[in-house]
Amino acid sequence: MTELLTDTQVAEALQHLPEWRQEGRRLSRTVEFASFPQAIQAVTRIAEIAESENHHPDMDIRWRTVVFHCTTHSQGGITANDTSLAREIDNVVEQLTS
Ligand SMILES: C[C@H](O)[C@H](O)[C@H]1CNC2=NC(N)=NC(=O)C2=N1
Repeated sequence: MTELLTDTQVAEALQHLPEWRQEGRRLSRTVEFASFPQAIQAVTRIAEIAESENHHPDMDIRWRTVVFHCTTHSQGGITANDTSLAREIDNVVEQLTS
């Protein structure tokens, strides 16, 4: 089972994830997409990745703004699975918005 990261490890990971912030027991990123369909496309792509890895972000959709939260529910906090998922979310966002 993946272990919880220490606060120091989370801080170190965040140096390589500049769009992300720590919100208590989760990593969070807010993205404003160009349109509602683009936001849904991102969510769909991320859902496919999450399914294949069996690790799922919480995704809060408000029109074209999506807030992504990564936490490991079974551990009650942030693990390496969350920093890895955050990186993959960044890749999807980058592909769709650049
Ligand atoms: C049985 C299955 O492995 C678990 O329910 C998985 C599914 N996706 C998950 N996603 C996240 N973010 N945390 C979990 O603990 C988790 N557990």
